[in-house]
Amino acid sequence: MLTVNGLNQRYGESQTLWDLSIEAPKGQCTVVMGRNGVGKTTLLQSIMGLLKVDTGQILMEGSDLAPRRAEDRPRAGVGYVPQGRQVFPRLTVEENLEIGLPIRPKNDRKIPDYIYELFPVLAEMKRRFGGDLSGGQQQQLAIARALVIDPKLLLLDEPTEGIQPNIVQEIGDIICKLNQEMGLTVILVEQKLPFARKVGDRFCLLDRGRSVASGEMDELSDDLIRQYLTV
Ligand SMILES: Nc1ncnc2c1ncn2[C@@H]1O[C@H](COP(=O)(O)OP(=O)(O)OP(=O)(O)O)[C@@H](O)[C@H]1O
Repeated sequence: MLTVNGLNQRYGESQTLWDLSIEAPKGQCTVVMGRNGVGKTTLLQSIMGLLKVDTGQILMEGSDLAPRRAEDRPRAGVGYVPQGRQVFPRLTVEENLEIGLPIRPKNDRKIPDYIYELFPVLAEMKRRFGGDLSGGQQQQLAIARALVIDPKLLLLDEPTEGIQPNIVQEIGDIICKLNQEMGLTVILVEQKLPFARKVGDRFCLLDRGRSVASGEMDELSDDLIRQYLTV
């Protein structure tokens, strides 16, 4: 579904991604892992066109997104749940969800029913301001908002960060459902190993802006964990 080839990115003089390649096979959940500051968020923002890349390809079903504008990503079927959620605090839950409607076909510009079925709490809180929701509810809203465009590929940046354990479990179940039952391809940035193991089919480990190991989740060995994840 998505193949990133030889990506190089820098902030001014400081190079962050080095010849980085990753593969997200269709219908699978690929978990991007690595210690703080290795470039996970930079990678997702580069895929989304929010950061300029120097060289490299971002192939979505064979078509290169790298030279295209950020606005083209949703139309290409890429949904994004940014780190820190970025819910609009002074818009209601419903208004937050409506932001994606212009991407939907002209004759179907409504929030799909299944979204409120997946997140019943958002149906209950439709008219509340985004800023009044708890962290876990805001995270659910951020995921729901990304789903409004009917993405083929969903990128999630640390959706469990700062969220209480029962909601973490709920979010894990929803990601599994979207991926395994509904066939959505997922790229998940995640630091929590048990969560990564629960939802992921594959892993990709980053270290100082480079991809250092990847494979099936059950190939993520204790050695790799010690070398690239344990702090
Ligand atoms: N806007 C920026 N300007 C300059 N350097 C930046 C900027 N954003 C990130 N960096 C640097 O780029 C490197 C990668 O950061 P990035 O946020 O992508 O890492 P990360 O793996 O997502 O970390 P974390 O797990 O803490 O979110 C870090 O050294 C960081 O300091």
